[in-house]
Amino acid sequence: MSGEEQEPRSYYVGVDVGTGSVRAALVDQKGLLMAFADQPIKKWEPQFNHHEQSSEDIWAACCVVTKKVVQGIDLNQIRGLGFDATCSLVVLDTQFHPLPVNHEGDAHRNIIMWLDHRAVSQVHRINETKHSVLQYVGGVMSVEMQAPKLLWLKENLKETCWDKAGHFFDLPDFLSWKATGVIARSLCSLVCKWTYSAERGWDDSFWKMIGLEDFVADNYSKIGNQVLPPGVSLGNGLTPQAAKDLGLPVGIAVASSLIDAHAGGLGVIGADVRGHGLACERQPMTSRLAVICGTSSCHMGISKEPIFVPGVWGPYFSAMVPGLWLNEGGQSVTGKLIDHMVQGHAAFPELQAKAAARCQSIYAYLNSHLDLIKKAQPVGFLTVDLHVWPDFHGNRSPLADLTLKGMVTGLKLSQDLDNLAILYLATVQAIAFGTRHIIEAMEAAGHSISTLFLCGGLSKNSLFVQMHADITGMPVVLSQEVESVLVGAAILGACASGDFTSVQEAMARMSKIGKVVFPRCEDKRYYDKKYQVFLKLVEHQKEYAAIMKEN
Ligand SMILES: Nc1ncnc2c1ncn2[C@@H]1O[C@H](COP(=O)(O)OP(=O)(O)O)[C@@H](O)[C@H]1O
Ligand SMILES: O=C(CO)[C@H](O)[C@H](O)COP(=O)(O)O
Repeated sequence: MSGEEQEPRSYYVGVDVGTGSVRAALVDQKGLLMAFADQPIKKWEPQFNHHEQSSEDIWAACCVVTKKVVQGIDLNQIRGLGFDATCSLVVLDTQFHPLPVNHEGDAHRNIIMWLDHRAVSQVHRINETKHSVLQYVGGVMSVEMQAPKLLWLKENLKETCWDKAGHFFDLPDFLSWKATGVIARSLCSLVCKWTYSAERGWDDSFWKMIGLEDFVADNYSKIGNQVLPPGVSLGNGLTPQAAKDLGLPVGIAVASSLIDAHAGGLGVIGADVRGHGLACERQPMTSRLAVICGTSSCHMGISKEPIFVPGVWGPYFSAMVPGLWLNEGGQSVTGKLIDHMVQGHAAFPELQAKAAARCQSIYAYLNSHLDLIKKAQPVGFLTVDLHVWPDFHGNRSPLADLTLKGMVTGLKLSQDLDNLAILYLATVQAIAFGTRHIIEAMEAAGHSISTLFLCGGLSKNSLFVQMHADITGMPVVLSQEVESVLVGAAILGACASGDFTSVQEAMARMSKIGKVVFPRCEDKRYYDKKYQVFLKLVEHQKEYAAIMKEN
């Protein structure tokens, strides 16, 4: 053993709350995952487009996974804790007890999830104001942001929720409060989802104009009037109660948190890429696009100066990498769409049975099935006459149009496994075309992107990764650690512990690249043609809507 390996190691715990599950990892100073645990969390859909969760259920899951990853470790070696989570809205009363966000009055369900689209009328009215804060969310506010959801609560649940509410938290901030008792909000959450400006703070005129003047009157105490950059150590660290819940030592450093996509960005974007023949080796970090692909996909591009990209969220200052601007493109459902297409197909039970017989995931099975049926041609060519438009839950970027729907053209009278596999392929390709569409919008506005850095659950899917390379024409870098969102959360804990002097230093030391997947340039002409069809699909959808509106 070398002398270096004998030194006592420092560890950080990262906790990542995704849409479907909570994950924790014990991570060392080099960014290696020493232990990993996950736990599913509950979701409710009481009516179409209403999606709810429970902050108590989520905290309980955080405790289970954290206890698991520190089992058998000398707790004195754990130096810091960082949380990331989806940007869902948590509602608590003045005594920090959950309040119902539903007509049933079920206080257990006190979270309006990020993908909830109940506040359509509210966001429409907010966008009609044309207020200047909208310039910083790509020109159009998304129904998935917090202002429309808050307005919905005021207009629909005044007595049972709004009048009793003491605290509205973004989920990442709820978790750091729960761990430390500190109600300060992360700059990341407030800038990206609540219209806060890193330079100018809250804009009173916006809240007054949209009918939420209540927040101005009480100096924003319910939505946050202390704001800290991500990675800053909070209060006196972990409280005795939270330490008991999580199985960690009292007082260890807890970081101001990040939204999950942003933690994924930190986990991948700063890695040393030397020796892989990548163009971005000689280019600034701003040439890299981090794509965090889970239930949704988020496309995180950074720049030195603010870049205004129509239909792409931001520019947000210091919301991910300190000192840099962030633009965040996105697709509201990607993993969820693939699951939806596959699980809804008549051949799904057959797929499940065959994958189980081979002890494979359904996606690994589908990928090898496609390899069997492609014969001599490249696998992507199986969809020459099958095309999908992927906005089954509206378009987040670059069209920023929540009314758009999914489309499939080229259906046949077949319900067999081949048919399922090819439909799955066309869906994966459609998501990759969506990424290309977003990149083109970002480049037209001034970004210069040469390399994609993929992470999240979908980056485990080799077909998804290859299609992103082929369809964008860019190399795709995967991380050494598949769970790089958790590395991002651990980077926060490492910064809070004081072991690194800056987020940038922690990123450079803890994010490591793994495999690089290059595009198959010989297939470019085929994908360029399919992209033309992709763009026609949305044009036609708009034409159909216009025809149906005619008198
Ligand atoms: N082993 C796998 N192979 C292929 N796809 C996977 C695999 N594991 C997860 N996925 C895909 O990733 C998605 C979930 O990603 P994840 O990052 O766990 O989501 P979230 O953070 O939103 O909870 C699923 O919808 C599924 O489509
Ligand atoms: O809006 C987002 C980030 O700004 C994400 O889409 C949202 O947080 C959900 O993430 P995930 O797909 O990883 O569950």
